[in-house]
Amino acid sequence: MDIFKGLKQFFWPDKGFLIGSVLGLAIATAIGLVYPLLLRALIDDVIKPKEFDGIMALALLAVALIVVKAAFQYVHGFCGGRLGNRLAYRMRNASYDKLQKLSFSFYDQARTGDLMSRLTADIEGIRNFVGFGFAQLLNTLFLVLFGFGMMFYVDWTMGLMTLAIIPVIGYFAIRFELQIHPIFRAIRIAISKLTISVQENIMGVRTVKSYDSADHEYGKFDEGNSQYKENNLSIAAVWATYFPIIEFVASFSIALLLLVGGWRVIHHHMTLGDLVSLNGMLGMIVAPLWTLGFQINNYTMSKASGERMLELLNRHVDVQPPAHPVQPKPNGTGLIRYHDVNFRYPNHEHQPSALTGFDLTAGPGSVIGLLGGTGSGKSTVVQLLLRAYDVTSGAIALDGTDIRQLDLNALRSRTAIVFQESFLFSTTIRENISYGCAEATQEQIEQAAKLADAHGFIMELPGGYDTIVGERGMGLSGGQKQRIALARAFLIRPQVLILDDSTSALDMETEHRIQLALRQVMEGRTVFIIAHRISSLRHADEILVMDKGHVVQRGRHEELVRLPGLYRETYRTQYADRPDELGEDAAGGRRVSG
Ligand SMILES: Nc1ncnc2c1ncn2[C@@H]1O[C@H](COP(=O)(O)OP(=O)(O)OP(=O)(O)O)[C@@H](O)[C@H]1O
Repeated sequence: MDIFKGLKQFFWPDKGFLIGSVLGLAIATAIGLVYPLLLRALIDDVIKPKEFDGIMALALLAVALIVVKAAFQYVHGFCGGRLGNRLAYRMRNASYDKLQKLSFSFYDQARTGDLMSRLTADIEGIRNFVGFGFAQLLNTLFLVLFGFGMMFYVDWTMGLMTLAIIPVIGYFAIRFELQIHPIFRAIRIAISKLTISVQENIMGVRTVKSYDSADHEYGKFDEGNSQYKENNLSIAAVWATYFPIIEFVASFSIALLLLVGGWRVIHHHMTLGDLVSLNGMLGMIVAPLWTLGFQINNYTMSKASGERMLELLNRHVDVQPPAHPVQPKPNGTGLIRYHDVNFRYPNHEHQPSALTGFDLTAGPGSVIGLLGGTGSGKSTVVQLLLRAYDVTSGAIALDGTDIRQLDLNALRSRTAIVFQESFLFSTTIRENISYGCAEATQEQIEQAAKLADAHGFIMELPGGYDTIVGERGMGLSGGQKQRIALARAFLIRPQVLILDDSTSALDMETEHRIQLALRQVMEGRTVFIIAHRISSLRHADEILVMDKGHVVQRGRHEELVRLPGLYRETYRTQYADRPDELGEDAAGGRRVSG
């Protein structure tokens, strides 16, 4: 029940529909139970005394009851439908909202397929139960309560006798629920595994095919599929055991009723009408008891789904927005200061620090270059600036205010980041460029594309700016995708632009043209360039050379290239086939232009 308490916020705002649905069904059920009484009246008061005038009145009463019952059934259906759908709508929105708020550390571990199955299959399970399953379970309860009430009213001895079946059926129903719940949970997990496997196979189809790993992938899928099948077989086995037991108990009670009831009619302890009506009532009670197993299934399934949804919805958000957010200073210059920043990734405490004692002051208009081997901590520096993660110790300040105190959206809206692996949405190139700036005009979009050296190739595409690019920009080269992502960032003209290895797929000439444009777009603003190639950041105002989370060298290209150290080694490696600008430079060697 705790699970449904946790989900209350999603269905309680529609408590009117909940009450309507439950009441509608309860009244319709109660009316249904009046039919056997009509039958009793027909036999005992009309047929036996041969007073046939009463037939018409009884028939009219039956019609009236049918109409009223149908009206209440409509109320139940209408309210239940509204309730379930509105609940599902709220839950989808809340989960999606949560997904936006969850920090990067969640996504470091999350699996797309699993999240997809929570947002679809699990919500659907809850919708079905809260909308209809719950009312039907209550309906069974009402039928048992009202039904036995009426049976006692007709003949209490018979009522008492048939009541004995309830604990027996209840016992088996509870045992059934205990056995089936863990299997349903396992089924949900198996579905999620299957979805993950399909999704990863589709996303990574190129890798799968190029490594000829189709058989391996098939094996993985088959494993999940077998698990799913086994779980379903277990469910079938549990059903197969309990269904006949419940049916036997229910049928046995009818046989008992006929035996004892028949004897009582013969000995004039009750009328024939009583027996017929009792038989009708028992049939009405037993029918839903037969489906009790199915209803309990429904309940346990939605409970398992609710558990998984609450797990997502209650997930702790590592990076919390400040309780009293401060807006960035409107007259701030955009000065960024890292002060003795240390950082270790959450849930990776066993790993060495990703960043140690990092200091940096980046004034507006400056271009900061971050160079270093893979895993040296370059991306971590900029991720911390966006508050993708919070620093472990030390502080980062924007215009003198600690970024942990700043309004998170305002902080992030001042920043744009372009990654090496550019993500393009499955829509037109125009919408991809104007993502984050929906009100941009065609002229502005084209201007941004020109600055990113993308306009030329876009115009050569059959649909121009209206060309739809696939989910991951299929059909475009890596360099073309990077240029669209750059145009997207240029269009926003952020206060801080971060290029995280985002020109790696471009040839040096194109990269140089974009760098010139960058100076123009980002005049008076701050740019971080993360790169492995010296050509990408040789013009930076300050270059930080990183190694294992430490800054091992810093300065301008001209200074660093003359000092012994990692920068010079990298330079030598990258420009091995060309005369360099090291010591030989002064001795008349040629300068290398980037
Ligand atoms: N999400 C993460 N969770 C745990 N550890 C991480 C995560 N991202 C990076 N790391 C670790 O932190 C260290 C620094 O990584 P970072 O991505 O900052 O390096 P980088 O210099 O940008 O590397 P590259 O040039 O390969 O992109 C590495 O040891 C890396 O394994």
